[in-house]
Amino acid sequence: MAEAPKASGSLADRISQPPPSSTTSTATAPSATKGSEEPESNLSFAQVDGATVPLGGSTLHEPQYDVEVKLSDIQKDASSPLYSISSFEELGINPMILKGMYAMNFKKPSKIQERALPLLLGNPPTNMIAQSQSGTGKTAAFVITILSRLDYTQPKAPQALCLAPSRELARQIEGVVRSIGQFVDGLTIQAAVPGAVERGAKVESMVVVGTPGTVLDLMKRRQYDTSQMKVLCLDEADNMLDQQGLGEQCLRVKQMLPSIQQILLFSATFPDGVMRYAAQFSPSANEIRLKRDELTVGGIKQMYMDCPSDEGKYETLAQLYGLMTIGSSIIFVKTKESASRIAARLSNDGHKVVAIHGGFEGAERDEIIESFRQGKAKVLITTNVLARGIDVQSVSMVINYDIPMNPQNDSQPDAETYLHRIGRTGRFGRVGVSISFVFDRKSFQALSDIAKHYGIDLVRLDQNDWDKTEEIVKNVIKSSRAGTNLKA
Ligand SMILES: Nc1ncnc2c1ncn2[C@@H]1O[C@H](COP(=O)(O)OP(=O)(O)OP(=O)(O)O)[C@@H](O)[C@H]1O
Repeated sequence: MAEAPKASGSLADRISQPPPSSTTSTATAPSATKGSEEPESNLSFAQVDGATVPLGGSTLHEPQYDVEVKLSDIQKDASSPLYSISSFEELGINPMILKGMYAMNFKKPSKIQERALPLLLGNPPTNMIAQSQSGTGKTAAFVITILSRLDYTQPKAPQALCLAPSRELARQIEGVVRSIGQFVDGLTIQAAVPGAVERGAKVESMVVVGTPGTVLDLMKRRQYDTSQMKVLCLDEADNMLDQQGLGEQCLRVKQMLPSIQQILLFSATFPDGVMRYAAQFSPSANEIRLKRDELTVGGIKQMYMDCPSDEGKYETLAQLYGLMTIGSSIIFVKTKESASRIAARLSNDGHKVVAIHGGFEGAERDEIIESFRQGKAKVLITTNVLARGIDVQSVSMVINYDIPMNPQNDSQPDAETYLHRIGRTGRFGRVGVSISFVFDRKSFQALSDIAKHYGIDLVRLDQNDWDKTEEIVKNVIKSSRAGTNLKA
């Protein structure tokens, strides 16, 4: 076992303790890992207010084994970010947009939707900076706003632009606009991601969803008429405004929108440093913020494994493969090279995995993410490129093979990225597991700092007792499918 860091009372200290023999296996672990019966079918369930409810959500791009929902039950818990007292009708949403939402099986608004929509839909339009936990329905909040602001007598005038940090997320948001807007007559939508718009072709759709670099290029080449643009939305706004390249591009896009009426910034995280810039980017905005201790999602059971060495992480990962394929899983690594290398090695060892990272061509990336969404590929290895926003409801496990570190300073943990990565599971009331690998002083300390930052206790899984480890993880994953209440 690697040497543990010395910080007292930290996760790092606990790592050096022998594993407790109880099922939850941590000094201060949440009582999250009760056993349960093997599920009879492959449906997902959760226990809410004493009732077993099947999980699922929109039918958008989802694999067939993640099905039907009774979301009204999931949304009855007043302490949950999914809870609301109002209905979509009360929020004054256009009936054709409502019809699209009902077709997606959205029965009641989540808390962020309930709080943000009256502010977002009010007149005159007001800017918004909105924060809500991962998987709580921020996308629908800004998509409903965009669809409500369009002048449908101008089908060839771009009027709303939504920017996202990755092509996969931009395409996903485009899909949500199409789904929610499916009954709205005359709506035109297109994506502006690398390769989607031919050179010289005009961008004429009312709603454009894209990545900042591509959108800026289209504007500079005068392929994109921005004269009637009313709404600009930045999803994952803290990331978009913080990263030097993206932030610069977003600013230049904004400067090319002369008639903009409403600027919307959405994310699960808004660190204070970025918040100041966000407030300049979206002036006089209404703000919905979360406190730091509200940021984590209760349905995600956060665990860690103490691996014997860097190389030992691979062996641990290979051991976990069987558990990864109970639902779908995403493995996050630091670099493109290690994503490809680990994927190749797992494949050679007889496991079925796919990888996505920035080194792949756009069309190839589209194909891979689609096969993952459909459940054809169940284990995806990727970098931070997919850490944010990606919504695949069948993801029951996230593995931090490498602890996320600040790209500007590799000795500092990246707490925001940690939160976004683990937020790829536990979507809209579902239950999921995250397992972070640590192996040396630096990785121990980084994870310990992240845990401290959010005030969370991580469940330790014992490397030397695979039977126990498997039992713990299986119980969490399977109980989410069989109906055990996993609320901490
Ligand atoms: N009111 C609702 N009722 C039922 N399902 C909903 C509702 N709103 C959103 N959803 C579903 O919840 C899931 C998560 O929503 P979404 O992707 O918008 O989360 P998010 O808050 O943007 O998360 P992230 O911070 O990870 O980007 C999606 O599958 C979406 O279809």
